[in-house]
Amino acid sequence: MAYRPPAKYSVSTNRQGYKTLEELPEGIPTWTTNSGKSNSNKRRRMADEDSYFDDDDDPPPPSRSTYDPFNPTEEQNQAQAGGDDEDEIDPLDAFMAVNNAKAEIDKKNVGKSKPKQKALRQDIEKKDSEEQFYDYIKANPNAGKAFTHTEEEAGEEITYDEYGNATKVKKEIDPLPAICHSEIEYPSFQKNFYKPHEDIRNASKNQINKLLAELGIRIAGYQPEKPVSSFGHMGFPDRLLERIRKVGFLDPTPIQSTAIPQILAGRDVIGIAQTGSGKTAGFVWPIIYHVTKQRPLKYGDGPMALIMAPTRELCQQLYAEVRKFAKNYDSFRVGICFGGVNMYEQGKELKMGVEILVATPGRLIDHVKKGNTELSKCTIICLDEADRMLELGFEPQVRSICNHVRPDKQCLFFSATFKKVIERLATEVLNDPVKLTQGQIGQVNENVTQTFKILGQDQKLQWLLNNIVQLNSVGSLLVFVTRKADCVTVHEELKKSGYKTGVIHGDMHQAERNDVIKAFKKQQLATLIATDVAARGLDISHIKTVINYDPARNYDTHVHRVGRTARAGNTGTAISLLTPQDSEYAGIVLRSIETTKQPVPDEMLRLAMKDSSFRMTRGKDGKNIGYSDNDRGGFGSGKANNFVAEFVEYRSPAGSARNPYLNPPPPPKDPTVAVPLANRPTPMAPGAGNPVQMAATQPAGVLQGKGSSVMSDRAVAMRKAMSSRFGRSFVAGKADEKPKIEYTDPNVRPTLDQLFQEHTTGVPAIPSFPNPHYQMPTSAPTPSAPVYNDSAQFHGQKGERRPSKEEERDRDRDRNRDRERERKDRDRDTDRYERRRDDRDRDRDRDRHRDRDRDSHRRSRWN
Ligand SMILES: Nc1ncnc2c1ncn2[C@@H]1O[C@H](COP(=O)(O)OP(=O)(O)OP(=O)(O)O)[C@@H](O)[C@H]1O
Repeated sequence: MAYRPPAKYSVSTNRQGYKTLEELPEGIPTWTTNSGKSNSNKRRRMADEDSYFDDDDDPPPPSRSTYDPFNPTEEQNQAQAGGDDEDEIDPLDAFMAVNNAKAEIDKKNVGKSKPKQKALRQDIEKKDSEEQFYDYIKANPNAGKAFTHTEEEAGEEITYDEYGNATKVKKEIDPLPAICHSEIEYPSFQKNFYKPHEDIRNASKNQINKLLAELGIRIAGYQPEKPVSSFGHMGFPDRLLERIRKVGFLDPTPIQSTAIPQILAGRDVIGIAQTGSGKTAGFVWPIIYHVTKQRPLKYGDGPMALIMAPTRELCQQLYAEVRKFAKNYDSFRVGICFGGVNMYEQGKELKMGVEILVATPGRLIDHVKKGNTELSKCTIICLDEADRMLELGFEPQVRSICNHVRPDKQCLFFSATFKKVIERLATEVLNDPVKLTQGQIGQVNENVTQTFKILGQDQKLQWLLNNIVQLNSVGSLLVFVTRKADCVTVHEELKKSGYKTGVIHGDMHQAERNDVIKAFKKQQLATLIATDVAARGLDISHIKTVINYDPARNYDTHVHRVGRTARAGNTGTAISLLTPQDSEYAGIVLRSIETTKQPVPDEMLRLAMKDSSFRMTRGKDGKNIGYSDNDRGGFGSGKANNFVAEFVEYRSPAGSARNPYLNPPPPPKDPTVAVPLANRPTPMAPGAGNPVQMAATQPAGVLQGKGSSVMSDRAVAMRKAMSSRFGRSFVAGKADEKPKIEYTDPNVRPTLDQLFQEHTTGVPAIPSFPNPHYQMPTSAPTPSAPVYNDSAQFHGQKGERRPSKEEERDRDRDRNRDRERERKDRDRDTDRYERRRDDRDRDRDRDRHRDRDRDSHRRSRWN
């Protein structure tokens, strides 16, 4: 008997508007199905992953008039309600059809010689970007390494614990030094390009709330933009729309409908939506648009847009995604940098200048420090899977990168889960963010049907062997195993039994990891055994089943793991194999099931109730749904069942949440020249644009700290000033106590009065703060007035010619030769040095022995 969660959870329609799996194939252990019917975001079927990137041969999808959300046509209504199912293909039929087709091709090719492999990088246009990148890395695993970097520099940035999970930064990467932005004159840039479509502008609040309810999204923030319901409302340029159409997307997904207007309007955004809901495109498209609207880069400039991701695989996927959609912009260069591969090639690309850079934080910092790139031109930053970056211990690095970029940049945070840890970073980095939440925070994708099986640890392998054929017949299978060693064992056992499996874990070389993912994407491997390195971001549409061979160790990892299936409106199944001892993990699985409104089997509840911490959060029978605040949430998520799709417009107190940099008081030209008293804004006097003054005008108590007694106006103003200046908490003590202040830089401790003065006058209190020793990388041009170039292709100095490919090659060859010579000299020096050191050590040992012998000889004589 299965119980159903309370009525507020039992909504049958799928809020995402995607189709869901009607029935699981027979034989797969299951206790429930989830069958949402609508299908507004149906994606055109692709023959395989390659056709996804293959643009020019694709026939354009049927043209479609702009969708008016409030007056839909009959046809659009039908499409919204699910459309016809004629083109639905049974997964097994599809699988068999592909196999038959492959067999036919193989038959025809018997006896024919294989086509010759083309030289790498000559067929750049013929391959999809990701494939080409993998090939390149594979063919050049050591390219440039001998010339520039030691093993250590090219090494891992993330370590993996005994279970094979990435845990923390191994190589200590010092964050970037702070920059004193007030000393830099940044050219202005445009970040608001949004002109709401007439339909949307004229929509009433009720209509908007209705649309939001359909989308299942909550928008909260200060004067947020209204959601839209079609690509036509977004005002994208034709080139971008054409790409979107070619890729086969017909309608925006809910997170895209809500996030894109905010981003185009220049707002900072926190976007939290389920796995596979199209978050990536939701920020990639506006970033591309943003970049097209900026001044062209000059030779040697750093990127205009920066996308950061926690793992290398995700980084590569994002890179492929950006390239896919930027294809119509010939002058665009997209760069990528992540650890585990040599820096030289990456540095070379960066020096050539890239408009959009996709990077992991550690490697980016290395490149900035080495002067391969700089961030003064960056005007938009996006953190994908931001919470994971912090979990991996990248917080200081991420913060330093964000602080390194001009203060009025646009900042975007996206993830499917949003832990409280990210809250602090978000308050420091984001200006007046608009927060978009699809469903509950940390909600599992509704199109995933979750099942479970209780087995002994030693029975799991046999279970997998018994079921693998059936699971493979539905589609690709991804098996998560926690320990690296077990991962390899399971892989070998399956291979021994004749199954085509691949394995991926943190100990593998990056090129091997890429090969495996590539083969799995191409369906050359039907099963992939992985540790949690593959838990996030991996977007492979044909994964039909995810097996938690070992349960995930925390809620978020479970959500991301099961989110590898049911991508973009497809359906999928997740099976968790639990042992009778896994009561703690049963609680995690159970809670994730409850977020999707699927009924929970009693057997699972009984197992979860064996865990005392789970029992404490539930009623006597365990059916009282509630979440402890430690579990999830953050950023006012509140209890999980409080979710309401609505448009919440904050009327923030006179913009006090705004970043002072956005509207700073004009600093005097020369800080040594005193500002005439008359021109100085009177401290504590009401005034516009100054956060200290605005905060000071608030009635006492409005900004009171938690549990504090009534704070004086001055204390309130100071607290506000401190938090906006340092992004740290400022806790006012009792009247006779000194206020407790936390500083970002432990070496600099300005007095309170200095700080207050700084915020009222705009003159830095301590001119030497931040770090006076920091200088922009030498290769970076100092920010100056922009120089426009007539050529759309080349963003160089006016009159300067971009070197031709041959010239670049020659230059590289010369440079490499020089480096090689330098390296040899260095090696020779090192050898000489080491020989000398060995000689010295030998002499020292000899002397020591001689002394010891002499001593013992003397002693023996005495005795
Ligand atoms: N408007 C759309 N219509 C149809 N498919 C879409 C649309 N937007 C994105 N997709 C597809 O949906 C799939 C999942 O998208 P994406 O990888 O961006 O998900 P995500 O929300 O970032 O997931 P995760 O949190 O797991 O990283 C991709 O294959 C993408 O091509």
